[in-house]
Amino acid sequence: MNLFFLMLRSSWKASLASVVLGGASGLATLALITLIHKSFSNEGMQSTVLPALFVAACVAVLVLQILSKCILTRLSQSTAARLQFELCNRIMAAPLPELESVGPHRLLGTLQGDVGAITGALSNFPSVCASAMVLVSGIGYLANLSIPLAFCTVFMASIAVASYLAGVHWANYHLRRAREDRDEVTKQLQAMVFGIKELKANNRRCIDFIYEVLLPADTAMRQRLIKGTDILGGAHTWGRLSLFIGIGLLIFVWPRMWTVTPETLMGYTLTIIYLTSPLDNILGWLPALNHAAISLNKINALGLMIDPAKAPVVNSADTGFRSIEMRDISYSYQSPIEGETGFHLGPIDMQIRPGEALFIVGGNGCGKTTLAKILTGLYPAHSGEILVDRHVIDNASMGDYRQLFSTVFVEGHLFDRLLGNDLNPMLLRHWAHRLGIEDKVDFETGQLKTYKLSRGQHKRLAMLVACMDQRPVFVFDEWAAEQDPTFKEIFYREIVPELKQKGRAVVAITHDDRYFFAADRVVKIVDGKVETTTNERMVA
Ligand SMILES: Nc1ncnc2c1ncn2[C@@H]1O[C@H](COP(=O)(O)OP(=O)(O)OP(=O)(O)O)[C@@H](O)[C@H]1O
Repeated sequence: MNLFFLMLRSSWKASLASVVLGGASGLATLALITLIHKSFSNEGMQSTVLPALFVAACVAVLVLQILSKCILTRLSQSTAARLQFELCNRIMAAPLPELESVGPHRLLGTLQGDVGAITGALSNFPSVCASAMVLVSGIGYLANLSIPLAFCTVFMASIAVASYLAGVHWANYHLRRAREDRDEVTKQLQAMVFGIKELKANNRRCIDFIYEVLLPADTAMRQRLIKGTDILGGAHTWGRLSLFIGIGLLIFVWPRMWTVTPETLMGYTLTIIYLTSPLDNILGWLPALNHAAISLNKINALGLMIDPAKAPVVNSADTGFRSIEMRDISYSYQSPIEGETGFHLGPIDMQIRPGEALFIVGGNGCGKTTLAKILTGLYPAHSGEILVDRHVIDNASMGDYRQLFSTVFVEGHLFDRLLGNDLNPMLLRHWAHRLGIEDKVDFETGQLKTYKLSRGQHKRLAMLVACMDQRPVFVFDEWAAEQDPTFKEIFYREIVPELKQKGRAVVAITHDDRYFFAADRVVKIVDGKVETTTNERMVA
């Protein structure tokens, strides 16, 4: 993906219009320079047409440049918006294990920093385009005055630009590494925000974190940034200075070696001085373009390339099922430590039917949550198959399959409004009352008061959202763990039976052995394998 291709794809018509208008404004600027130059001659001084033409050229430059900039500003902003939107879509459609391995700090760094860098470069693109047009038409005018002089100027400018670009290339090395370091800084800043309680509670830990973790990461990044920016600054200054060296050579050396009329020399000097400003603008923009290119590479390097056909679509797969069967399911994590084998789950065989409650139990780290993620289609099983009503779920049907589930995971996120279903105030009132959180819900708008919630209230709101989804299968990951005894009772004795009675299946990961009576079956996992499956109804 290339920055300019990105813009063209956003709207080739707007791109073309802005280039045409920019070109026209460049020609009008050229006319201005020509008129100024002519006004120095005897004829020019007496002419009455020249001032009128000058005013017309000024108006033309004004109108054309404003139009061109307006179009390009809209174009650059819509390109940036499109990039952000596409990136969000890619993130939402990427497989969960891939996103988890990228990590939230890198995703946030990309969404905030990289998209910002690209937007910054694109928003200056309009003025750079206009500068480029002025530059091209200026060179045309120089050629019109004297071809050898124009050739010599372009040659000197090329040497200046080439040496500038060599500096940019050198700076790039450090800037790219600084961008890598920024991921680490973002990760540590995130750790600080989420771990603020733990840091506040222990001064020594707080100091260690700042001086041994955060500062070294930040300093490493800044040192690279400073180096890269210094090199860029030096290259930029050299680029500007070389122009003046060129003007000096022109004024002092050229007339001594070749014949040139003072009028041509004056026109030349005037034009070159005029062209320093657009050239400076372009040279000054190149570092931003450079940052943007590094950011674009970073976005591509995330590797979240997915088939757009797999992007989330609205579907109606939540109509029900007769059985969900997991056959010989297994899943392996890669160990973060090289050479070590990661956790392995499976082979697992399990069946779920409507109207039944299945409890999954087992010690910490035995694989319960992993199993729930495979069951709900968030993790693709590495082997085995999932069947719904005896039909195998493949990649194409996985998106629909996921719509069968309402889930509440341990670290689940709450959006501040109900999304994904039509507002049903009666149902909303029913569940808010059932869960004792009427004061946390706006029944008219579906807004949820998600701020300043206790952990237990957070879970109850999450349960409310799941219940509003009204999917055929409910999956609760240790939902009751943070509830008070009264609500534990309500959950196991009232909510689970109510859901069952409505024909929903309930899969609950739990450690509450006092309430196993609420389950139809209890599956015990030990070290990634099913140890026992008890039919609780039969036991009772
Ligand atoms: N993304 C991951 N990469 C590597 N290993 C992982 C990853 N996620 C979990 N694990 C490992 O897989 C094992 C099972 O984790 P899982 O979260 O499924 O356990 P659990 O039974 O739900 O535990 P708990 O009761 O503590 O919530 C653990 O040993 C864990 O360290």
